[in-house]
Amino acid sequence: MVKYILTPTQMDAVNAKGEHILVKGIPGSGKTTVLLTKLQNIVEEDTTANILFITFNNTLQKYIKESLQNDLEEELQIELDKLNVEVYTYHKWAAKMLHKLRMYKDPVEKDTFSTFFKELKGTHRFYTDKKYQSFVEEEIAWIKEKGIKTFDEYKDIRRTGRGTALQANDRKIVYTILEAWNSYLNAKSLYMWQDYANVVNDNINLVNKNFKYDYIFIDEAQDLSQIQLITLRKVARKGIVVAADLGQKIYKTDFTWLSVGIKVQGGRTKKLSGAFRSTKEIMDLANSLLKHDSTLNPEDIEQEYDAEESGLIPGVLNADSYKFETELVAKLIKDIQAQTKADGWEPTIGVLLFESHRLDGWRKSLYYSNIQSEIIRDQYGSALTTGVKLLTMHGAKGLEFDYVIISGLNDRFPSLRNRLEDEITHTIDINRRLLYVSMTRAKENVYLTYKGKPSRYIEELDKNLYRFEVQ
Ligand SMILES: Nc1ncnc2c1ncn2[C@@H]1O[C@H](COP(=O)(O)OP(=O)(O)OP(=O)(O)O)[C@@H](O)[C@H]1O
Repeated sequence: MVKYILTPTQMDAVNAKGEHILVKGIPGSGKTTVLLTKLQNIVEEDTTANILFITFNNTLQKYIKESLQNDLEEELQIELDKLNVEVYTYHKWAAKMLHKLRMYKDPVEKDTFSTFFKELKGTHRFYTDKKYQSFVEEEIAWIKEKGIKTFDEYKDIRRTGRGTALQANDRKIVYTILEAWNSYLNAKSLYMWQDYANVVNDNINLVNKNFKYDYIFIDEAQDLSQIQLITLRKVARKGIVVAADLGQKIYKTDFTWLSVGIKVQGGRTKKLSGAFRSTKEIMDLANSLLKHDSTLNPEDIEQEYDAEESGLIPGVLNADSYKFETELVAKLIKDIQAQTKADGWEPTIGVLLFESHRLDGWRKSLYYSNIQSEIIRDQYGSALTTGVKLLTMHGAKGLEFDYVIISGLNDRFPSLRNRLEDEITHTIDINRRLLYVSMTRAKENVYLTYKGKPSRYIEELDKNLYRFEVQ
């Protein structure tokens, strides 16, 4: 499948036998490559094997499917459509299961919880103080993601990260609201997003009777929830192969391998060394940021990227206003395009923003500077073609671009508005990892831009590792 030779550690992971395999490694160490090669080896041996490959979001689903299609045709002259190989996001897969079992319900809209919450009456601060609404909603999502079914299970469960300050009575109130919310959903015949995995789990025997999966592959597993991983483990008949990196965890899900029943001890964990995407300069800068994380152990922030080649010096660019920032990015793109054209190639340039609703505005601004760009969102746009791509930082997960420009990194990122005291550190950590993931999407070089005052993360970067420019 690959146009290069896999390293001995990558080969060891590809050839690992056993029911449960965990592939660990820093960004660009080849986790996805190992998964795809392993999958190919299985179908090469048995073209009838039933395989499910779970990707994290719709963009990645498209990206993996296209990569797999190309590789299978090139290497094995087999069409993906002729195999029993499915590539899905967890949600699409669960929806498919529930449709087949006639248990499907539509998901809630963005504001359904808010409508429900406004009608609640009570004297506890969760009811009277509006700032607790999103806290309660996230706590309910957390309970469902853990697969918790009764108050007894919830009342004594140990918490890490957010929610640590919840007293016994607070938990009681959260659970009362959860029960009211479940009745509300039932009456409207809707599911909360987290319900899909729980319904699949409740009906796992039926699922297994109707669908037969020999192997399950999961990429970006660090961001799946406990209940999602449990269900996937239960449907894998022969083996489950999971790729994960805690340093890239950008969602609030919370599980341990033990809690999901995936056995990763001993030889079952394959830790990849090396990093093949980004230059040493990009990795050094990204690591100077990640080391501020309050939860990761030093061994999670691995430093083994010696194999990486040296390259350009990353840039941090500051402008006075939004208008100047977009002009600065336009100029940067033109410089990159002129340089690469002179060198005889055309790059992919990813322009990454935190907020999805800003993508269209940026596209227009770039257009006024004579730059054509394509928005990558859900199934739209391709990260596999050359040119300028606009997408969110979350949407860039798992993808790669020759050049990456991350914009909007001013002092309002991360936003701590409406965040409760015990959530602040967690919010800062999770957004730092998001920026780390975004930076490590770059192969040749990365640029960070902001207007006005810099984000706390810009201040955290090692100043010796980038070039600073003011417009
Ligand atoms: N042995 C190798 N030699 C050269 N290039 C490699 C090798 N292994 C992987 N690559 C390339 O490195 C890049 C990163 O690989 P891959 O996407 O598999 O890493 P990953 O660990 O899944 O990354 P991430 O976690 O950041 O998404 C890809 O472009 C891939 O083709």
